[in-house]
Parts: sequence; C-alpha cells; structure tokens
Amino acid sequence: MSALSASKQKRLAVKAAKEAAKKSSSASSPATTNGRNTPIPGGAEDDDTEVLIPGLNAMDIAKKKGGDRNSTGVLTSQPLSRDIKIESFSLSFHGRELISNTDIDFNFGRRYGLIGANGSGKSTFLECLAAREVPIPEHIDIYLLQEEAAPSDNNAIESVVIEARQEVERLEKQVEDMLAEENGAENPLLDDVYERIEQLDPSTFDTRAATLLHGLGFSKKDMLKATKDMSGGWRMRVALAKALFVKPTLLLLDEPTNHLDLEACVWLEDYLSRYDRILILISHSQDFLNGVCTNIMNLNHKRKLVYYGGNYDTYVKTRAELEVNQMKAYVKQQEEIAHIKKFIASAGTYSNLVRQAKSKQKIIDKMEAAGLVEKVDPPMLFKFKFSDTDKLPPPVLAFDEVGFAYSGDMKDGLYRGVNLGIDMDSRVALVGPNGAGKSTLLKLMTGELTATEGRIQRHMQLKLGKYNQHSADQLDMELSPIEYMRRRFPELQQDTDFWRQQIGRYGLTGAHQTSPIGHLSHGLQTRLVFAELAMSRPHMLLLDEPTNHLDMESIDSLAEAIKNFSGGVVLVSHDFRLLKEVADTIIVVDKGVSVFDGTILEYKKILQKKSREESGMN
Ligand SMILES: Nc1ncnc2c1ncn2[C@@H]1O[C@H](COP(=O)(O)OP(=O)(O)OP(=O)(O)O)[C@@H](O)[C@H]1O
Ligand SMILES: Nc1ncnc2c1ncn2[C@@H]1O[C@H](COP(=O)(O)OP(=O)(O)OP(=O)(O)O)[C@@H](O)[C@H]1O
Repeated sequence: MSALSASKQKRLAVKAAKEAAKKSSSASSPATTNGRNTPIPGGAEDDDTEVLIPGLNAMDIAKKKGGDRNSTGVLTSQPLSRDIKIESFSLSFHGRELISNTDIDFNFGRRYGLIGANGSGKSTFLECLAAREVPIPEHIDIYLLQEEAAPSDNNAIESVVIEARQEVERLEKQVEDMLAEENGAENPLLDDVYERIEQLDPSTFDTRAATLLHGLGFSKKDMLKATKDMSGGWRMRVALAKALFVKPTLLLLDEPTNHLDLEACVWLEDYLSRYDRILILISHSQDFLNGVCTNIMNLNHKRKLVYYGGNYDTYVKTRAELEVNQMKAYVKQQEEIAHIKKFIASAGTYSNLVRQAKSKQKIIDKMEAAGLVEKVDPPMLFKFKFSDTDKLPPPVLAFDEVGFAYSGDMKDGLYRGVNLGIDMDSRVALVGPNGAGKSTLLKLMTGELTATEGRIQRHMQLKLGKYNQHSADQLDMELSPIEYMRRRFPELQQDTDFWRQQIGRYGLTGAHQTSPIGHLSHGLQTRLVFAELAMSRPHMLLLDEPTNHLDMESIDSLAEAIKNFSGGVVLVSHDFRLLKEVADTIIVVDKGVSVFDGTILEYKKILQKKSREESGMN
C-alpha cells in the first residue's frame, strides 16, 4: 500500500469516526480526554512518552528554567480563536521582574519582530510561552527554535521526517480527542486540524523535506550525512527545516540567523516573509526584520511590550514621530503646570486670589490623577571604543600565493593562489557560504594555521585582536565581570571603580557588573568580550560574526567604534547593515578567494536572485 493511500485511508477513518461521533456523541468514551474535557495536543496526560511541544518540549524547558521562572496573565481572546490575547501579563526570572503587567496580543497571520535590550528577557519570554506557562489555548500548537538540532545518527531528511510524523500523530490524536468530547464533531477547529493533516501529506514528506533542505543550502550528499557529523551551522539549518516543515500555529524563533551564512539568511528571509500563521522572531538584524515582519514588538526598559505596525524601518519612523509628539506634549504640560504654580505662589493672602489659587491647584491635581505626560527617556548611550593604536607601515599582513588544505594535500584544498594585502586602513568583509573557509582564512591571518603553500607575512610588531563565535565560552562563568577584567589585566593595577567605568560603557551596569558571568544573557556576555577586546589594544581586529547576540544599540555602537578605529579590520558577518556601514572591500570566499566588484547591497541582490531562481520563483 502506498503512503498516499495509507494517509487517505487514515483520513477517511477519521471522517468516519467524526460521523459516528455525531450520531452517538453521548456514548463516546471520555478516556482520551484529560479530565478537564480539553484535548491535550501531542499527548495524553498519563502517557509519558508523548512530547507536548515539538522542538523544545515542556520538560526540557522546565529543566532549563530550573523552576525559577514565574508568570501570570489572563486569557481574554476566545478560547477557540486562532488569535491570542492575554492581559495583565507579568514574568519574573530568578526573582527579578522582566515583564510587568502588560498585554500579549498576537493576531493570526502576523509576523512579529521581538526587540529589546540585551538581558531584557526576550529569550525567557519565548521559553515561557513555549512551556505554556501562560494560558494559551491547547489547540494552538507551539514550536520554539532556540538552538541547533541535537547531534544524532539521523540524517537531515530523516530528522525532518521524524518531526513531521510526530506532528501528524499529534494532530490525529487531537482530532480523536476533539471527537470524543460532547458535540466534538461540531468543534469549529476540526476543519483546521484536518486541513493541517492534509497539508502535511505524509506521502510527500521525503521530497518536500529535500526541497526545504535544498533551499537551506544542503547538497544532495549533505542531506544524507548524520547530524552528529555536521557543524553547528548546519545543525541549525536542520532545526530550522524541522520547524518550517511542521509549520506550527505559533512559531517562536530565537535569533535563527546566528549561525547562517548570507545566502541562507536571504533564503530564510524570503521564506519567513510568507509565513501565514503567527511568527515571533527575535533578531538583531534590521534588514532581516525588515524583510520578514508585519509588526514590531518592543520589550522596553519599563518592562512593557509595546506594539507597532509595519516592519523595522516603519517602527523606527513611527517611534521617532511618537516621541517628538510626546516630548512636545510634555513640554507644553510642564509649562502649564509651572505657570499655574507661579500663580499659586504669588496669590498671597487676598481671599479672592486664594480661592482662585485653590481652584488652580485642583487643575494640577486633576492632571496628576489622569496621569502626567512622561518625558521621553534619552536612549541608553553605549560607547564601544577600540583604543587608538600606533600605525604600522605596510605591508602589515600579506598573503603571497597562499594555498590551504586541512589534509595538507592541495588536491582537497579550500583555496590556492590567494594574494591579499591588509593594512592599517583596511575595512574588509569576508563573505561566502558556510564552510567555504572564511574562519580558516582568519586563522591563517592569526597564525593559528599555517599555509600549505605560499607565504603569509606579518609585521614584526603586529598585535591582532580576534573575536569569534566561541569567544564568550572563554569567559570564567564563576567570576563577576569586574573580577574577570581585573584578573585579565593585572598589569594595569586598576581598582574596582576603573573597571566599573570601563564595562559600564558597554552597557554592563548595576548588578550585572557584580553577579557571576554565568548569570548574564548571551548578549551581555558578548558585550563583556568586546570590553576585553578593546582593552587589549590590538593593531588589527579580526571579527568573526560579531553581531550574534548583540542588540541593535550595541550593533550601532560597534559599527561606530569600527569606523573610528585607527587600525585595520577584517569582518565576517551576515548582518548586511553592519557590512554596509563599515566595509569598503568585499572579498568572496567560495571555492577560491576573490574581490567582489560592487557594494554589499549589490551582492545581496545577486544572492536574492539566485535564491529565487533556485526555488523556482520569479
Ligand atoms: N580542523 C579542521 N579539520 C578539518 N576540516 C576542517 C577543520 N576546520 C574546518 N574544517 C572544514 O573546512 C571547511 C571550511 O571551514 P570554515 O570554518 O573555515 O568555513 P566558514 O566559511 O568560516 O564557515 P561558517 O560560515 O560555517 O563559519 C569546512 O568544510 C570545515 O568543515
Ligand atoms: N541563572 C540566572 N540567575 C539570575 N539571572 C539570570 C540567570 N540567567 C539569566 N538571568 C537574567 O535573566 C535576564 C533575561 O535573560 P534573557 O536571556 O531572557 O534576555 P534576552 O533579552 O534574551 O537577552 P539577549 O538579547 O542578551 O539574548 C537577564 O538579565 C539575565 O542576566
């Protein structure tokens, strides 16, 4: 029997069950409900083999949070609605309130970009939603993607298909549960679930999984590689393929572009811009948010979620306009209050003036009771700054006919005949697909790797400062940031106040300076790495994906610091905006090394065109 007919038969059986349930709804067994007469997506309560949430399941999340997350909120949308509205939502973590008395308002078909400062609680919020710690109706299935697929013996296609099969089983169970309820056959959600089972169509699992993986950059050969033999970047793509294949009602993506190359980012941007359920996306890449989002949700410093219609650029514009208006209203109101207060103060003891003063005071009281217009807080100013450095005369770093192969055999070399010159005023962006050899090129620059052929010349005094995706792993998680910096630079013999000031510039303030580094969010840890890098006074910066985890303000500040830096910079990044701001030379690493004759935006256009042609669009 073919898979298609099997799936059709199943569907027919489900339909027959629906009919039967219609006839004898009262006789149907309640054994498959959870006692509250609500279906349990993904499994029955006593069945501990079932997964409640695809991706990260509730048990995983409960384990991760260590029971230190608390939240409250009241569902106000209709329980059967596909929109989600929760009022008076608050969330605290380790006793600290991250979100305070705000509204969750997700509309079906919308794609929300979740932004907010590093450490504000964005990841914790998504974890709280995925673990259903808020009253999200059970029929809304949730998938949280936070990290790469776990290494296993399954290849990429198998990983996606297993996830999809679990999803079909979950949906079929959901149908059974709905039908088992009184008048279950009338449940308006049934049709949606049937439609989802139909869309998933097990008979085409393999081919559709392959198409999706192809879009994410997998060659036919790579799709059949066990995930345990893949790099983090490729396992991230497997995780993405699983999530996109399942297409949940509520898809939560926490910085999905972090390990992707530019090509995959362009593909993902295109794909997500057509996601027609609910998407919540944490990303610090403005152009990615622009391409994908219909709404922006800002977790602000007052711990509220503030919603804006439109993409990131529209958000910036709207917010600026609102702030100008708010500031005008604030100034006007303050002038009015000052004027009234002046009158009251000068009223003296004349009885008619005293009476007038009293009535004027009532005006102020009324204004205060209604809530005064708040002053717009100035944005938090970061000052990433790489110390000025002595100019070294060229050639500072030169590649002469360089070739490299990990095996030492140029037959399987990554590149050969590479000629490059990097000097104190260079601003170079290295771009190219995952695995093409960008990080390897940086390692050849630092001397961590030696050229297989040709010669790499470094100025005798050259001091390089390198940031890579694993730099934060080198931090001592037990120490506080202040203690860490003090131990890292003992020769400076500086006191606590000095270090407080230094790391304060990188937005590490208050308790974050003295609590263990292990308690900081990823973004705050990354900022500390930059504080350390800046203090080491390099001549040249080699930055491998520096924007992963940094928030918008930090990225802007990093861009400014790179622009003002007096030494050379080589940058690997998937953030087009940062590249556009700082890079003046684009070097493409893709089966060789060549200089791209054009701007980074022209390069993006080429990738977009290629991605659309390959996926059969246009
Ligand atoms: N130590 C190693 N031994 C053997 N092969 C390696 C080693 N390190 C990397 N490679 C391989 O060399 C190739 C280039 O890797 P590299 O990390 O330089 O690529 P990349 O362009 O920086 O990729 P990404 O964008 O994913 O970071 C990849 O195929 C990788 O699997
Ligand atoms: N074990 C812990 N003990 C105390 N506080 C913690 C612990 N783990 C995380 N936190 C704090 O919880 C807060 C929220 O962290 P979360 O990762 O949700 O922030 P985020 O907005 O996603 O940050 P980023 O943009 O840097 O990834 C942070 O201020 C962090 O310092």
